[in-house]
Amino acid sequence: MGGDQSSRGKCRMPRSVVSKLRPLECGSSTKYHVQEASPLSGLPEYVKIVEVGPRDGLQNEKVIVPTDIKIEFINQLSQTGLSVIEVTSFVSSKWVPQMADHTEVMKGIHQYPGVRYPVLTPNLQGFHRAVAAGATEISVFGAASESFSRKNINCSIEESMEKFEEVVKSARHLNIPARGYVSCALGCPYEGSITPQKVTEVSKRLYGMGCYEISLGDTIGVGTPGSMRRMLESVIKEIPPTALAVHCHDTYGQALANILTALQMGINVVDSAVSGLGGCPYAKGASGNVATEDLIYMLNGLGLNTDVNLHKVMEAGDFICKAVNKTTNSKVAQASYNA
Ligand SMILES: CC(C)(COP(=O)([O-])OP(=O)([O-])OC[C@H]1O[C@@H](n2cnc3c(N)ncnc32)[C@H](O)[C@@H]1OP(=O)([O-])[O-])[C@@H](O)C(=O)NCCC(=O)NCCSC(=O)C[C@@](C)(O)CC(=O)[O-]
Repeated sequence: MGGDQSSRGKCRMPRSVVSKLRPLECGSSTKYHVQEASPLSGLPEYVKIVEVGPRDGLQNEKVIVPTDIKIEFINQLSQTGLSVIEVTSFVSSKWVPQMADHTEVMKGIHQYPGVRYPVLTPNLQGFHRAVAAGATEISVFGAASESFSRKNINCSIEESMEKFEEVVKSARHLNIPARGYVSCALGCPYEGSITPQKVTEVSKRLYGMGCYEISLGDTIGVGTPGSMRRMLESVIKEIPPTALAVHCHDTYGQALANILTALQMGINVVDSAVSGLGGCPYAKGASGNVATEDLIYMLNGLGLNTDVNLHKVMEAGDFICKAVNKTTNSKVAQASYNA
């Protein structure tokens, strides 16, 4: 694991905040909750959090965030105990201007031992640029919706799979692990409902071509525990839950409930973004990702291990919110700082 090992599990926030938060991170019994063996069945002991704040969180920001701020943000996140931080996208700067500094960000960050720094690569051009910049893990990103695929990456699902085959094959030659995203797993901004069968079909293609993990994205945050369960029941018939992740946006306030449903179904990898930043440029109206702080708070309350220090994540969230002049979307951060 990377980062400041010595500070794991210790509270390093300002005193006023620590005194209010200490029980959440360090204590056992509090007036808020008691950390004990979970009364819920089927939960994993450990949950891996994939922090997507620097990429998904920032990609939709209208004002270009200075590169040195992005680098400092990622370096702070690297010292929280997070083991995976998605740092940028090697996409067209005409399409997503905020990610135009991908090479500078990739080269500028301090890569802490034990922390992985995946980047998005939609095609071979992006892949080669990512490798040249020092990326050692990549993600391809497809969709279960034909319309979303065309809007997002300018090609059909079938065409995208052909491009991803090339990328994943090239990655394999270089021993670079590839992850696969499936957007619109619980609904599409253009087509509405998406069938679990379609999500399963696309996931199976990505898994079959060699993606080690498939992240199922509720891109516009319309899912509920019911639709999450139905979708996962279908996907799990083809892909083991240990190779799946969920990526929930919180537009309708269902993200944590959806994640809990996924955990109960054997999934133990969850994507989230500090401060609930985020949104997709091609999914108008979609709100940010589930906030990493809120996710950790829930997992801590369930007695599940993440190895991530909530206080340090909150510090990183505070840093980026101030830098982009935003109020945090994390309920935990709001409650803690306002208390
Ligand atoms: C995919 C492309 C590049 C296709 O873009 P295109 O225009 O179809 O590509 P093209 O092959 O026809 O090339 C056109 C121009 O793009 C350039 N180009 C071509 N490829 C690249 C590249 N990799 N990097 C930089 N430049 C590139 C290429 O060099 C050329 O430049 P020109 O000759 O006109 O100057 C474009 O559609 C694009 O960049 N889309 C952006 C997609 C994106 O980043 N979306 C947001 C991330 S997905 C997401 O947020 C969802 C997720 C993952 O979080 C999960 C969830 O929530 O569901």
